Amino acid sequence: MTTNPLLPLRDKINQLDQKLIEIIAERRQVSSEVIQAKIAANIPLRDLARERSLIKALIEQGKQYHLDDLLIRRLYQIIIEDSVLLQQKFLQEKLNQGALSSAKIAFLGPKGSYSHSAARRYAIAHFDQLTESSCNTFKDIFEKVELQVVDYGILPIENSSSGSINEVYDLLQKTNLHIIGELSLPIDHCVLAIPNVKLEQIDTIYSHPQPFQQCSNFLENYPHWKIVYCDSTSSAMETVAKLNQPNIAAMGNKDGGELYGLQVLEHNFANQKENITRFIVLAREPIEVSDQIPAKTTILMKTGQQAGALVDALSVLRNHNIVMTKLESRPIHGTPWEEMFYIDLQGNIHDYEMQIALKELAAITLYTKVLGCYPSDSITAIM
Ligand SMILES: O=C(O)C(=O)C[C@]1(C(=O)O)C=C[C@@H](O)C=C1
Repeated sequence: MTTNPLLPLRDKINQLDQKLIEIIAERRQVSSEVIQAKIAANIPLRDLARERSLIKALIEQGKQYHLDDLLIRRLYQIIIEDSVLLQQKFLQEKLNQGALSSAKIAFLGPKGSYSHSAARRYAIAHFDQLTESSCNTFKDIFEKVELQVVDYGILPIENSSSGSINEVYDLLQKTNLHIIGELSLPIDHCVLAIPNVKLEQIDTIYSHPQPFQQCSNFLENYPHWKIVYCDSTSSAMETVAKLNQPNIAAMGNKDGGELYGLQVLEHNFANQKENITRFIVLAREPIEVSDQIPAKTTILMKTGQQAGALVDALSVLRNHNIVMTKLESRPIHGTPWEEMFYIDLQGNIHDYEMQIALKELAAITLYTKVLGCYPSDSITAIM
């Protein structure tokens, strides 16, 4: 028997990787000490100048070892993003004493859907334990939170290729729930099949209409594939696993595929290279957001039908230097031709300018309601 010549080298790599993990954990520990110091001295969490100089120095240092600039940038973007999220968690926990350490979260299921991944990802960043509750419809998610069956609901609100999810916007019109968080999830559609199958064997593909729409260019390469529509990507994966046939595949996500014992045959083929879905998190009570972190405030507003009513409302925001990151309009049920506007604003609800702007908006609109103030998810800035 010849010994594998790779083994001693792999041992070496294992040891180095172990050290790397220890160092990453140690860095996180120091980051949590930094936030304690920042809380004590009331210093903003984010320091972009420090991040830039840190990365610049590391790139310089990397040159000595012939390390590529891009590698260092990408690596430190991930490390600093994690550090910022960790510090944010500390701040928010301190401010919202009594926040849950374990949470029940409702999402559009069955398990393995993108919403399920989003719920898991949100829980990892905010709670020690997660109880999962899968729902058949968006309405069920709202109801489960309202009826105290679960603590939180997570819902997709917009996708970078297919746009706003109108049903969720319409449900927000009628609820007393509050938006307490947001989360953007890169969507990487995969072709998944039972083990030991090759792409050439596939002649039928199951999925939700959305992925088919988002991956139409890729599908043009397989005109002979029969397309079967399902309620969700996870129900498609569940069905394909049950059918257990080598010619049938599902389009879904990698994590979901693992859950149903499916393997990835192809991935990263959506029409838009960056395919991202933004989710919102709903709860019965609003949260306090620290003024040391970037926040977003979402409002719901109904203007009169007079000419320039929306322009007047938006002027209020401009006059107070408040940046609008999204404006969406939806019809109001029961009152034809009237519109409800949803506006995402950069800033904390407690900011002085925000408070004044909200008062002015309330005075000139027919209806203004704050849907929530929550930590902004966009934390990658350094490059
Ligand atoms: O140096 C700080 O102020 C930190 O909080 C640490 C750290 C980092 O992880 O390096 C994190 C966030 C800041 O934006 C800058 C740097």
